[in-house]
Amino acid sequence: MTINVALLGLGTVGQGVYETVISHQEELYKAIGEAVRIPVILIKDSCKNRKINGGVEVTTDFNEVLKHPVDVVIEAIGGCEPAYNYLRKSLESKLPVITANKELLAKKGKELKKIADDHQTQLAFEASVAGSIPILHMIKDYLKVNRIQRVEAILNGTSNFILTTMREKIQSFEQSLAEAQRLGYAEADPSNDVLGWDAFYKTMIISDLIYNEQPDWNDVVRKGIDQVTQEDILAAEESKEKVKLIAALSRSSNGQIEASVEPLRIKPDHPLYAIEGVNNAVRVKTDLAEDLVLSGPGAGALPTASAIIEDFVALFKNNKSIKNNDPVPLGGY
Ligand SMILES: NC(=O)C1=CN([C@@H]2O[C@H](COP(=O)(O)OP(=O)(O)OC[C@H]3O[C@@H](n4cnc5c(N)ncnc54)[C@H](OP(=O)(O)O)[C@@H]3O)[C@@H](O)[C@H]2O)C=CC1
Ligand SMILES: N[C@@H](CC=O)C(=O)O
Repeated sequence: MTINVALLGLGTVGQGVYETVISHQEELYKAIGEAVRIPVILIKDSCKNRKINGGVEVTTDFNEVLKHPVDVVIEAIGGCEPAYNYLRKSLESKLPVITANKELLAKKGKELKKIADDHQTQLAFEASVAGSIPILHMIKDYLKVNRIQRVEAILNGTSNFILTTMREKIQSFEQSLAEAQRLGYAEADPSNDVLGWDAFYKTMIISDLIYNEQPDWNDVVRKGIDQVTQEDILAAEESKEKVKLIAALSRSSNGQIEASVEPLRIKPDHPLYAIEGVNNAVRVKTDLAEDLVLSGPGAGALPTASAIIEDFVALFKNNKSIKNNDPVPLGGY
């Protein structure tokens, strides 16, 4: 048997997913007992050269996508529209959806989840927060009894990369941003990264997961790294501190959810001090486990594909009907 995937978007993340599905056929087969194929890919610009094999329909028309007998939709387009419309139609067709789209989830996550529930299908979105780090699974599937008291995190790989290279290479903000864009870390509109919106959206997704609601967006401090100067970074370094874009989330004693995203100076004994480059880290303080810290690459093609493909396996692993040492059938690709 084969599971057919419709892939929406073939940019940094989409290409990472496409390549992972080819390079990890054996692991996928062992995990879910099926071969995995991508018969159709949605893109925007039909003139671009694509690094894909034959036998895949590449289309600019979403209606063509759903004409294929697909089993799951993976979305890596970004932004609210047309992504929302495509995901709504997919879920209404009872297709499970896996997405990396934090802006859409922060703005319309509850609505999409309800559509998924109403149509007895699933919406998976581990890749939308902190790239490769399985933080949403840890909160949702593991910390069921612990009371989460506070989350503190570095959630934007581009900003952390820029702050690190400005400090280590004494490189300008503009040069560092250009490098982050070249490496595929930055959003299509990088102002989302440097103005703090990307970390803000991720914080709202975590809030939905922990508290089942978000704070009033007008009450959230949101500052990016655009105003951080080389002088600020060097002054912090002279005091053995580092400037980091820190997202924080907690509930106050009066029940209000409090959230912020802002550049802060942190000391060497802070668990996020050592997090450099494109890496993200999430510190979760709970009443029982106390202080948990997860870290790893927060952006980039393969780290993001990792989160998407693990979501994929979580969706389909119950289909598994073979033994682990069965050979992978030829012809999946
Ligand atoms: N880059 C990263 O490290 C990470 C990104 N994400 C999220 O993943 C998503 C994709 O990001 P990324 O891969 O970097 O983005 P890119 O800009 O690299 O790729 C976007 C892809 O979507 C396609 N696309 C854009 N608009 C449309 C449209 N209207 N119709 C059809 N296709 C469209 C583009 O087509 P074409 O190729 O024709 O231009 C392109 O293939 C975003 O939600 C982003 O926030 C999440 C985690 C990490
Ligand atoms: N632009 C984002 C990509 C991953 O979410 C980032 O830099 O963190």
